Amino acid sequence: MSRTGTPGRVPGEPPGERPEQHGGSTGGTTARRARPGARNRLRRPGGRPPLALALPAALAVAFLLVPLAGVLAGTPWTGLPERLTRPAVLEALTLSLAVSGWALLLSLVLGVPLAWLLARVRFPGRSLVRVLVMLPMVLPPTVAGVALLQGYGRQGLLGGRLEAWTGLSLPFSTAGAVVAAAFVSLPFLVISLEGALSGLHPRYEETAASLGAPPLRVFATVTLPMVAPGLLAGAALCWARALGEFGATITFAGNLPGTTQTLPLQVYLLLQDDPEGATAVSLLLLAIATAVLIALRGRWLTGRRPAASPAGVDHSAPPPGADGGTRTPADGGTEAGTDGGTPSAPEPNPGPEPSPGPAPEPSPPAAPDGGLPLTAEVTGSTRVSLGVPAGTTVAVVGPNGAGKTTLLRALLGLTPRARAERLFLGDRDVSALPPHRRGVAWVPQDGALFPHLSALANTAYGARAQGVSRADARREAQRWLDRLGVGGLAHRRPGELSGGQAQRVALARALAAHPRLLLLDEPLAALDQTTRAAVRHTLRTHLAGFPGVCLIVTHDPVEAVSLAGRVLVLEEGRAVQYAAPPEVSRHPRSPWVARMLGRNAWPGTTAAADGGGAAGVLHLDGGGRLVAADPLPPAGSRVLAVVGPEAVSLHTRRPSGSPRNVWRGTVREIGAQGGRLRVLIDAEPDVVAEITPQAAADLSLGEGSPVWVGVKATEVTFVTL
Ligand SMILES: Nc1ncnc2c1ncn2[C@@H]1O[C@H](COP(=O)(O)OP(=O)(O)OP(=O)(O)O)[C@@H](O)[C@H]1O
Repeated sequence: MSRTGTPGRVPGEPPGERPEQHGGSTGGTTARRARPGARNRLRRPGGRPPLALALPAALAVAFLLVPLAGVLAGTPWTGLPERLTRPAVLEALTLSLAVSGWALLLSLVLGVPLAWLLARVRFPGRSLVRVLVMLPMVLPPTVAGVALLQGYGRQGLLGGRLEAWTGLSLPFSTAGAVVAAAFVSLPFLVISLEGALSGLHPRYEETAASLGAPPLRVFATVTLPMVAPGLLAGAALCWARALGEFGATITFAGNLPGTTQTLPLQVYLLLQDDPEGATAVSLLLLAIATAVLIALRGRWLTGRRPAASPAGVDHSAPPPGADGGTRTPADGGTEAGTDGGTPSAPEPNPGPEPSPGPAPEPSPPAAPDGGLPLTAEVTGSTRVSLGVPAGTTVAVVGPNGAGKTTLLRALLGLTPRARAERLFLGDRDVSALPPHRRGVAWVPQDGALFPHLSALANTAYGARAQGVSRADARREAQRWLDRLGVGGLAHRRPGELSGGQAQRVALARALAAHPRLLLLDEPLAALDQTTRAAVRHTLRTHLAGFPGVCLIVTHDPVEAVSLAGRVLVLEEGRAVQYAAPPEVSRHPRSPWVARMLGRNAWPGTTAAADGGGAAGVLHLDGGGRLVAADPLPPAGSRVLAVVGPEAVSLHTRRPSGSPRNVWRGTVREIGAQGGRLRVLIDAEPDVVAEITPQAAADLSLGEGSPVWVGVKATEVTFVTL
């Protein structure tokens, strides 16, 4: 994940919105000089819009306003309270509220699952179902009434049977009025909620499942709360539409006082004998509808604004060395049969590893053998066989699209594109289990903390989902938050946490769920350099006590080397290397991983040794040749030549000394790397050199400078491809 910005732009300022600044302009340039903020003002809603748009817009407002103003003007204000409290009006109002309330309830019971289905499940005929849902919105209400009669009337498709089974006759009954109101108002709820659900990224629900929550619990505790604004808006619109329903009701349920005569129907009746009374009741309906819309606009439609995050720096990071012992990369590399570069076949359980640090408190439950090794056979678009000893952290690296996330999702059981045919966590085969029963916890890239829950409730989520009492779950969650240095933030919502703090809470939440396998997808990607170092330290410390296997997807070589005991390199959905970090660093098996680690890597084909005493010559794919001191495979073999950037020497003139490999190039770019400079050189082959700033100054190097490149034959190492 990369974050880019436009140089020189004010944070938060949209591109192109910056006022022009002409330094030192005189005379004729003055007229063109933009006043600061002038363009912003022009674009503000208060700016003067073109007349051709403003005029029809104003007419539209007037068009809508005149009838409403007419109601206000025609209302008999003096006798209004008396008119609105007449028994017939009160009866109709009570009936309207009851009918619209029941219609809302019916719409919620039927509409919420339907909206979820439309938003989350791809099934044949989904578009047709969507059309069906919307149809009552565009159907003339009397036609809707006729359709209801044909469906649920006494002579209708279902009505007769319904009456025979339940004794309930819908036409000309209050229940019929409810059905008519629900028929026309249901679409408002479904459409609004489906929109909200579609906007909710599934990773929240997937994360909840990975913490052990079954689907219904995920729906109730994550999905519904997170779409609450959309649900409330849809419910309010649905209710308001049901309250104002007229045509379908009168056609299907008739106009029976006290039974089906709701307020809109009474307005219709009053209009014939008492127009002023009709206007007064209309005003009542108008006031109710307006109140609903104002409530929608003010509270529900705008949603709650998340609290501003403090600066991205995590001030709660403990100083390095503040916690107990850490697991060094080498600690994880004790499994048998996995050295040598290629991904291993699944290994038998090699047994527990010695714990390098103090035992964590609280500690996840250990398997009977004390550890939880991983054995996995993943097939599909990503194909990997893994045998990883308990307590090992594996860095999963590879170029974009290599299949890293797909591998994680396959282990979670969340993607149809790849699946874990065999997945043993400890001695337990979980490959046939649904995601919430696998014991595989997942921390997605952004942590996916549930925004409606505090840090404490987030952390307690897994234990609650697994049946632990609220008090116990919260107590343990607080301990985990304390351990990760964010205990003081337990009451805060995710929107009130910095990136680093949120990452720690996400990690605490995953660990508190007592997973048997932990999957971290680029856990540090969103953090700045300072926070990243602190969180990396915390992560290493707490992974040290984890008895299971942890897979960390990363694009950062420092992360891979410092956090992991093993590195799994994926390319095009296949594992190309699985080894300890020093081995991957010394003998990278692909140009990509070599370059990720900052080394020069050139694929090529071996040729017969030249006559100069060197052991081998390599013709490089991109042009050029390389001489190596070490013996090479037979001529015609495919190999990858690897040279560290520190082993490349740069010269202004052709070197006459020892290097056997010398070629010319041009400096493309010079960048700082710690206290040294990395120089990228366009040549055949392209090369990266690492030199001191003093050497660069001595050579007068700058971008575009011609240089000679030298590499000693003894510095060239080979990996057979
Ligand atoms: N939902 C999907 N449907 C079809 N193809 C997909 C889907 N998701 C990912 N892919 C494809 O699967 C391949 C692997 O994707 P994946 O997300 O696992 O890569 P990755 O290694 O995690 O990449 P990155 O480093 O960019 O996150 C890519 O070619 C991608 O285009």
